[in-house]
Amino acid sequence: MSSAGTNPRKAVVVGAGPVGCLAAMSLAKAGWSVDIYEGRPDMRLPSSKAAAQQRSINLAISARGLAAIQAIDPAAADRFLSTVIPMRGRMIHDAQGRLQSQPYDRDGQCINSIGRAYLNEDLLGEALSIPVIRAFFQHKVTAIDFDSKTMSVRDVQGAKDATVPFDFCVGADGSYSIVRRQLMRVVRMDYQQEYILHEYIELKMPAGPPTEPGGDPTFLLDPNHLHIWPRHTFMLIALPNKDKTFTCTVFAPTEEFDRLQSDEVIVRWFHANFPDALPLIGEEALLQDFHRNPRSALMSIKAKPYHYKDRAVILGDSAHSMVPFYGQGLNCGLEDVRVLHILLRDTGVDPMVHPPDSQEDAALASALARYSASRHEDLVAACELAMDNYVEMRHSVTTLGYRFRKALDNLLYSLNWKHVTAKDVVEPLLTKTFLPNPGGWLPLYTMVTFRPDISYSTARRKFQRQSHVLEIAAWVSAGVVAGTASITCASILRRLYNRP
Ligand SMILES: Cc1cc2nc3c(=O)[nH]c(=O)nc-3n(C[C@H](O)[C@H](O)[C@H](O)COP(=O)(O)OP(=O)(O)OC[C@H]3O[C@@H](n4cnc5c(N)ncnc54)[C@H](O)[C@@H]3O)c2cc1C
Ligand SMILES: NC(=O)C1=CN([C@@H]2O[C@H](COP(=O)(O)OP(=O)(O)OC[C@H]3O[C@@H](n4cnc5c(N)ncnc54)[C@H](OP(=O)(O)O)[C@@H]3O)[C@@H](O)[C@H]2O)C=CC1
Ligand SMILES: Nc1ccccc1C(=O)C[C@H](N)C(=O)O
Repeated sequence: MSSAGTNPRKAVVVGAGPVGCLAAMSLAKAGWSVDIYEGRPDMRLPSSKAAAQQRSINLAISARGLAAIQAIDPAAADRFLSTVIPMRGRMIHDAQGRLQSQPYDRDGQCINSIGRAYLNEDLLGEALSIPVIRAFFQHKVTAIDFDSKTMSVRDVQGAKDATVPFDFCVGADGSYSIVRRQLMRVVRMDYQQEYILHEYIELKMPAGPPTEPGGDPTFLLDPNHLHIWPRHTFMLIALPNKDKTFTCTVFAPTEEFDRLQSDEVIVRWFHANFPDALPLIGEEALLQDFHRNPRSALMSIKAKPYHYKDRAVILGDSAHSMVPFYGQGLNCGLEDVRVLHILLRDTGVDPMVHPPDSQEDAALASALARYSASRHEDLVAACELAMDNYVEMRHSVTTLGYRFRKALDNLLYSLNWKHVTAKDVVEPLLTKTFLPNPGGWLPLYTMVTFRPDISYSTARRKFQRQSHVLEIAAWVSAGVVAGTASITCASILRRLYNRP
């Protein structure tokens, strides 16, 4: 017999990244007592900040991530929105340094540059302001026994090991997840990990001088764009920061980086490929960053299922690490939390009810099974969209065909009488995972980035159908043009030779 206790059951969240923090808030809101275990030191301490500053300074948050935060903590979503830098389109820098702005959305919707550390610290602070949430920093989870519902935790500072009991374990421990690896021992998990042949290095573009003496520093590029230097097989991008700097990232094949062996070659390569960016970054700073910052790998991870019985689930990068090219990795991870939150609630999981040790919590098991079954298609679609967007960013944006398709997409989109923005769809997402198939023509970018009511897989399927329609239209138009041309030629020939 299950018993209704006076204390809630205990959930452990492994990882205090943004996904772990939001998951902890969601569980606390649902009535669980929550302990977060984080291998690294508390990121809010000044001593932790220097290490964090070396990589991934900012990221793009868009409607899916914001809708997820809104569903769990509306005040935090409002706070983030007031601090972000909106980017309303891509700014393409060609090899001659000429600029071309390509808006993301016909109605002016934006993606938003936000400081990664700020976002994470704010979510952590918010989580820890909830009395039922506790965090253990520098506590690395090393093993988990899901059948006895215990995990081994190493206190990194004291080098002490402890065994921690739990009722429900949420893995939000990133791409190299220990929770995922431990789950593989008890679950027949399909798992695929793929390193792509490209790597990345981050560089800093400093703020510009004030326009008047004693004034504030200025941005060296337009801050309301995501800047791209597409060079077909590689690219440079830049996202703005609040301190008027830009974080630039070079993405290139390993062999391209391997050729950059000396300072002279690095500067020459930069000068040849990104002539307008080089003076803004500065040669000295470029070389310093090139030598000091890590050259990091890029990978994609797909897994299925994401849960085990009534006691464990993986969320965020631990379940679906994706290449960063759509700017959706974190948005998708935060969306995982929203989807799970709704399924737990819909299935009637009650953290105050303690099933006996020998029995499973049927509602929780069912919610987790529904999560794995319904989420997989979307996570695979998100990973694949991310791969495809690399080709779009580094190559397609420079082609006439792409611009023609974009113009046609927007023309057909303008015939869509239903003008829905991310803001309009947030309310239903507090209680529903996604809404049914949307009608009318919608560009892929709009669906993925600005329509959190449309799942990734629905967006991808709709895009494929729309592409098919355009292909047929192109063939029909080509046929009509060819037909008209041949009739015209025939009539000219007839007239030339004076035949009836
Ligand atoms: C270059 C780059 C740019 C990106 N840009 C964007 C973007 O613009 N927009 C976007 O949406 N996404 C972006 N992403 C993806 C985004 O960074 C990730 O999806 C996101 O950080 C995942 O969050 P998470 O909370 O799942 O994992 P993480 O942020 O990795 O957090 C995991 C946490 O778990 C802790 N941990 C790990 N193992 C253990 C253990 N054994 N015990 C205890 N704690 C542990 C780690 O210390 C860490 O704090 C980008 C990624 C890269 C690489
Ligand atoms: N999809 C992709 O291509 C990429 C995704 N990312 C993701 O972006 C997020 C933030 O990046 P960032 O902070 O730079 O992440 P990091 O790669 O620095 O570290 C994230 C976590 O993974 C652990 N880790 C790192 N490398 C390994 C490894 N080779 N084997 C085992 N564990 C490892 C780290 O452990 P420790 O603290 O002990 O160092 C840390 O716990 C993370 O979610 C990361 O997963 C990052 C790079 C590429
Ligand atoms: N944040 C990123 C990080 C790395 C690479 C791309 C992004 C993007 O956000 C790309 C944007 N969605 C675009 O399609 O232009």
